Parts: sequence; C-alpha cells; structure tokens
Amino acid sequence: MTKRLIKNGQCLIDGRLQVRDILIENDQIKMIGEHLNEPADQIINAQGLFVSPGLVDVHVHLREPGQTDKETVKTGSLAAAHGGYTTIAAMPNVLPTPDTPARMRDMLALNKRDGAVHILQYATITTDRGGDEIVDMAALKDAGAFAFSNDGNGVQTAGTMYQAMKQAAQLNMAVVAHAEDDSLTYGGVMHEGAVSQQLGLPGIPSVSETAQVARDVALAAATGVHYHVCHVSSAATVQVIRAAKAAGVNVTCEVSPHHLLLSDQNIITDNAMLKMNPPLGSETDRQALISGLLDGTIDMIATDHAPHTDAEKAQSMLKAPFGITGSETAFEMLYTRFVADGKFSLAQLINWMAVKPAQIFNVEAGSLRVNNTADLALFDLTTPHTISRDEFLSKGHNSPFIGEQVMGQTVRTIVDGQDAFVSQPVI
Ligand SMILES: NC(=O)N[C@@H](CC(=O)O)C(=O)O
Ligand SMILES: [Zn+2]
Repeated sequence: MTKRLIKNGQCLIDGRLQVRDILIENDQIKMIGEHLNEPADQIINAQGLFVSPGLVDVHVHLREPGQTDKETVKTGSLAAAHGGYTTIAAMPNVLPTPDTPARMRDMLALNKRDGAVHILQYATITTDRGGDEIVDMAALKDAGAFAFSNDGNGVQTAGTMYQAMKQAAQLNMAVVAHAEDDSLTYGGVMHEGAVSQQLGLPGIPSVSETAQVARDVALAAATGVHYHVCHVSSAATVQVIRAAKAAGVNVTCEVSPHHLLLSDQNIITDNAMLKMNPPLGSETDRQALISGLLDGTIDMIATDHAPHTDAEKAQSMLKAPFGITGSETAFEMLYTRFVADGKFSLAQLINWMAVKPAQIFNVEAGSLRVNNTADLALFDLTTPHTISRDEFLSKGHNSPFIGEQVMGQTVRTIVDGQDAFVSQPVI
C-alpha cells in the first residue's frame, strides 16, 4: 500500500480557494482536510499551488494507428498529462478506424498499454468514417466504445444521421458531431469574411456549420438522442443551440480554447498555425462563444488537439492540413487570458474543463472527493512563463501559442494515484 500526502494546496471548495491536505492511498483519495498528519510514504508540498480535479478533454486526436509521425498514443497522452488532463476521449480518425468491435478492442488495448492518462475511445458513426452504412452500434458499445463520432467530417446525409441517432438513442449512447456540410465549404481554408478577402484566400462560409447543426437538432428532437456538437465556432450556431436547448432538445456542445482566444483578426499573413477546422471566426463569433459559455448554452471546453508534422504545417494555408495542438496550452492560456483578467472565475473554468464534461458524458472524474479515483492536477497560478516549443511532449509543435507569456503552468499531474507528469522535484 502506498500513501501520498499532498500538503497545503489551494483547493476549490464551494467556489473559493481554501487550503487543504489530500491523502491518497494507492489509486484513491482517502481524506481531504485541514492539517492532516497521517503517516505517508511521500509528502508533496503544494504550498501556493492550485490543486484541481484532473481535467477532462472529450476531443483529442492521437493519430495512432496510421499516422505515428504526427503523434502516438504515448506522446499524445503525455501531452494531455502535461496539460493537467487525466481523462481524454480519442477521436476515431485513425487508420484503420475503429468501426468494428475487433478494431475497437485493438484500439482499447493500445490505449491501455500506452496511455499516460485514462483514454476513452470514440467509434465511428459510419463504416470507414464516411458514406451511409451505419456501424454495428450495439456491438461497438459492448466492445467498449465511449460514444459515436465521424469527427474530421460531417455526416452528409440527413437520413443516415436520423437512423444513426435512432439506434444510438436506444442504446443510450451519444452522437458527437463534427458539423460541416460539404456542399457549403467551397474548398475554403479560412473563415469567409473581410480578412479572407483581404488575404485573397478562399473562405469557408460559417453557414456550413450552422446549417448542419440546425438539421441535426431537428433530428435529435425527433429521436431523443443525446446529440453533442463538437468545436462550435460561430455566433449563428450558438443561437441555434440556445433555441434548441430552450425547446428541450437533448443537445450539448463544446468550444475549443482557440475559438475563445483567437479570431480571423489574428490572421495577419498566410500562416498555417492558424488553420484549423472549423476555422477561426470573426470577432463577433468569438464574443458570441464567450457569451454562450457564460449563459450555459455552451457546456464545456474541449481542445481538439490535432497534431501535424512541422513540414506539413510549414506549408501555405492553401496546402497545410487543418488542425492545431491544444492539450498542453489550454489551461494556462485560458487561465491567463480569462481568469487572471477577471472575465471568468477559476471555478467556472474548472467547471467547463473538468466538472461538466465528466457529468455530461457520465465519466467518474472531474471532482475531488473522498473515495474517488485519485486523478488530480497541480497548477502554479502565479509564476510567469513563456510557452516554448521545447517543452511540448506532443510530437506536434503546431501551436499558435508558442511565445505567449502565461501563468498556470502544470506542476504535477496524478492519474490513479501515480505521477503522469512532474515538472519539479518533490520537496
Ligand atoms: N480540427 C481540425 O482542424 N482537424 C482535426 C479534425 C477535426 O477535429 O475535425 C484533425 O484530425 O486534424
Ligand atoms: Zn472536428
């Protein structure tokens, strides 16, 4: 039996930071209290540090199998641990894609073998993550699928989405949608608007997202499924979801850190570090995403960590693949830009990054409670730090946040009572 005592950390209790000690026994939280003096094998001095429930990210791309030059389960999960995440959900756009029970079992075995954190695994909605043949949802659920998603692409045919939602509803499984109508994207590489015009780059109208979400909330209303929208990016989409929630539709959604932090105004020149799908919207879109979070229309923040190689992202926006990394910078960037500035409270941020994703997807995570699994993250909220590409544990360095001055660096991440990431020696 191993006992570890985290001393004098700042914990969020009733929405306020209060000093507490936490006793971990093997993989469980055993006690939370003031001035605990239990004997322990190791004492972790957390004086001045924020001790958070481990963060939960329902949208990451780990690239293995198939594209291990971009990322592996090992490097992607270490990157998550570096960002303070203890549970992540891996999207199925890998090769081969987990669209059969056998492939799902292989994926889960790999995730378990190489994962530095808990990894939940999405199955696809359709065979090969495209077309109209719906997977065997019941068998994939039995094999251990977390939810169904064709992320990377939208489901183009309404009838296919309708049938998939009907089946998922019966199984009590969520349909998690990358919403994008391919007939409305016109080969664009960034948000269609004044900036794309100035730069002479082909634009993606944001209605390509909104139209599909509007279709899907109608289908979700008709089927009763839990419909979750990935990486919401536009003001109009937020409005559709707000109206759907008001009408009682079982819809939830996420926003990515980059859509909260950046807009197309930040694209001054052709720069593939700012190319992702959906693209950065207008400043009005960005403000609507912030308002959507604050009024509860948007339920959670998920990174959409999408690593690519340096060579791929060194290309022009016309050629480079869509996607940026996010696991390692999400908390510190959001803390610095929104909490330190007083726009969000720390409790709100942790709600969106840990509590709500765990609650909505029914995962045992997201809160510090006695008898819960010991999944925690320790953050330094005061020491300034400049984000550098050398500190990334991801294989991907495709982050627009390299060079940013932040606070909120991760000091230690604990998964199942064990260190998954440590930045400084134990005192
Ligand atoms: N977001 C992206 O720009 N890219 C993602 C796919 C996705 O999440 O849609 C990827 O897999 O690279
Ligand atoms: Zn997507």
